[in-house]
Amino acid sequence: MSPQFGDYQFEIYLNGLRGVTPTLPMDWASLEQRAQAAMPASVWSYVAGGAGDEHTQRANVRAFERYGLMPRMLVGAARRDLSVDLFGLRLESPLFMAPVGVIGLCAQDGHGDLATARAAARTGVPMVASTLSVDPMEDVAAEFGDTPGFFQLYTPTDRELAESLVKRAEAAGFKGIVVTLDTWVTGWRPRDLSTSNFPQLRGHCLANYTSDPRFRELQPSTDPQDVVGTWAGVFGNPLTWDDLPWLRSLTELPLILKGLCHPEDVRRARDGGVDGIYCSNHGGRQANGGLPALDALPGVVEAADGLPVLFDSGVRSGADVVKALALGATAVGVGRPYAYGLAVGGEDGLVHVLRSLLAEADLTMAVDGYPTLADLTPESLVTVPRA
Ligand SMILES: Cc1cc2nc3c(=O)[nH]c(=O)nc-3n(C[C@H](O)[C@H](O)[C@H](O)COP(=O)(O)O)c2cc1C
Ligand SMILES: CC(C)CC(=O)C(=O)O
Repeated sequence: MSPQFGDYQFEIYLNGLRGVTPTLPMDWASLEQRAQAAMPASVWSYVAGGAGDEHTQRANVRAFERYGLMPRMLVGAARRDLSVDLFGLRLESPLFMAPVGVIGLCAQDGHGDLATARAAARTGVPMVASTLSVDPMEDVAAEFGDTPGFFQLYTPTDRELAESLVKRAEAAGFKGIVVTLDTWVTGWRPRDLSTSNFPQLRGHCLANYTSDPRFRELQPSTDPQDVVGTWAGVFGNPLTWDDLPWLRSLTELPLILKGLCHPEDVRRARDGGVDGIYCSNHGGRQANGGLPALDALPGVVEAADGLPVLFDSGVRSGADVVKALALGATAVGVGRPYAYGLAVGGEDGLVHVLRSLLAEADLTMAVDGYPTLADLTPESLVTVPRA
């Protein structure tokens, strides 16, 4: 039986009785506002922004409003169990931290990758560590404690470099490899273009490359001036289905493909021997075609045919987590929410955001009468007209 995450509510009220009121934000709007104030303008616009007119980014969030959880009474939901089995790992909850390159820069000391890993250790919420980090993956993994971590691969064009990164992730103790497919080139991001700071930011997050022997052999420039051009040549590989057998051959660890939304792609991935499907539209940062990731989820779950489905994009509350689970996600990720928590309150701020999401998810399941994840099904949801 997993911990009762909702108890965080009592902790906060008990503190209140002792005269200690929360200094960290309790709702999304305040979190966003305070993150903006806490972050350097360049980092804020990079993290908060998305592709095009950000329609997809907004649609991701609003998609959750179209679903309501049907309350059930007298089911005895006094204790809830949010634990989940993922790739043979027993997790206390289905929440995870999606890979965020530049998470390092969201912390005041510039070492946000390490703070995030420590928050994972404290909460049991796994981190998917991005290829793009300020600190090398070995240092990040060393902070995970007993919480499993996953490594996200931006597949470089050089196969030996890709192999080296994956072998290092295995040696460092990561429990799975998440290959991101939707960002071999960056989308059209007006906020980044307006501030044109993207190359500089990215230039700070190359530790996994610069610490790699194969990368040093290749000797590409890491000068921020060159990083945009270098990305195309070295970092971003426009993979095709023909590359899937090679990707599969890279590791015995669970292999998860990130960015799948079309059921046909899911079926091909499944046939290609992957272990998990990661349904995501990159939080609306890449394509701006307008499809909320949540609307792709039911088709992905059906096509996955029993393979675990990870989901992210637009999750802003514990109730959103519950809705994604009801639509069939095995595990649910957040990106910007934890980046903002880190910016506002460092490691403690990040832990607060995770605990708040978990508490709200747990209490939603309590109040609405769904004591276990198995009780949450598409039938638990009704579609509601837009507010
Ligand atoms: C600042 C930022 C950097 C990101 N970097 C990566 C990355 O390095 N690799 C990756 O696969 N996804 C990356 N993503 C996408 C996230 O993994 C995730 O798909 C997205 O943030 C989920 O949407 P949300 O922010 O609405 O929760 C990034 C997202 C943000 C906000
Ligand atoms: C494009 C990468 C540099 C990082 C990323 O995935 C993102 O900014 O969304």
